[in-house]
Amino acid sequence: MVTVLRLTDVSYVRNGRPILDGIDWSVDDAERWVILGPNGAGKTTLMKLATAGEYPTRGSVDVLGERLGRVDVFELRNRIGFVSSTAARRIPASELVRDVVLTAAYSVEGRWNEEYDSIDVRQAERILAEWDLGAYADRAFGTLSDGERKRALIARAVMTDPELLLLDEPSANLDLGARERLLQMLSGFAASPSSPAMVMVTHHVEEIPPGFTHVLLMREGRIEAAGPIAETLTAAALESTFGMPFDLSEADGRYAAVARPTA
Ligand SMILES: Nc1ncnc2c1ncn2[C@@H]1O[C@H](COP(=O)(O)OP(=O)(O)OP(=O)(O)O)[C@@H](O)[C@H]1O
Repeated sequence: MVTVLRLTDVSYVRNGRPILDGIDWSVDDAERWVILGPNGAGKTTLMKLATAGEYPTRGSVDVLGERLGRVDVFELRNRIGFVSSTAARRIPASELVRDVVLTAAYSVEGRWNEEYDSIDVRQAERILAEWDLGAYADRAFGTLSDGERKRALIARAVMTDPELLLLDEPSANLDLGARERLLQMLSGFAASPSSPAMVMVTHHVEEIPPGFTHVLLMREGRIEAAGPIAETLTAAALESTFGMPFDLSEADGRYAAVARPTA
């Protein structure tokens, strides 16, 4: 096992306010993590540190064996796949879906007049098929539905064979069918031993793809619980994280939580 991400006593302070506080967390290459927590808990901020997009105020962050603050983050970021709504906004609406994926190999958004290697073109075709986007390859990115767009962004993120794949709320705003389809694909991807370590932020236990192995529960910038999902994701842990009692159920690796009725 190789540790791909390690945060040691990390705090992140803005305007005198600790947004992350005393975070100790590590991710190994075979692990697939889900991060859950209420709005404002610090999930996205944690992702920004993991993508080498921000530096901690205190403590240390090691990403893919490199300590933030001592490494060229531009090179490091090329080894990380990141999918977020901000990443989606950087893609030109007129960009063809095949180019959304292909241009990742050259770390650019928007195709110009570059010549691409045939090996990259073949890799893009393979990934488009893998994420069920073959039929959309010649469509403009801006014409895709939210679900198709999410798949295109994930396809772009995996184009460079990242060693760490971070997904910030990939199933937000998707209809039931699109969400389920995406979860099936993420689940299949997570199951492959050749896939990178994965970390996915979500707001709902229903959106945990089967096969994800670990969960990090956050509240007010701190870790409430972290560990293997089967042991860590309990009704009691959800109650302490979200501040209300839940009934939690699990069937075939899918979780569901509803507020426990008050007497
Ligand atoms: N640069 C900043 N300056 C001041 N406050 C910030 C900054 N960045 C984040 N925050 C605050 O830190 C808190 C955590 O933000 P963050 O986006 O990480 O939470 P989150 O768990 O991802 O929330 P959500 O689930 O709503 O997306 C929020 O209260 C936010 O307003």
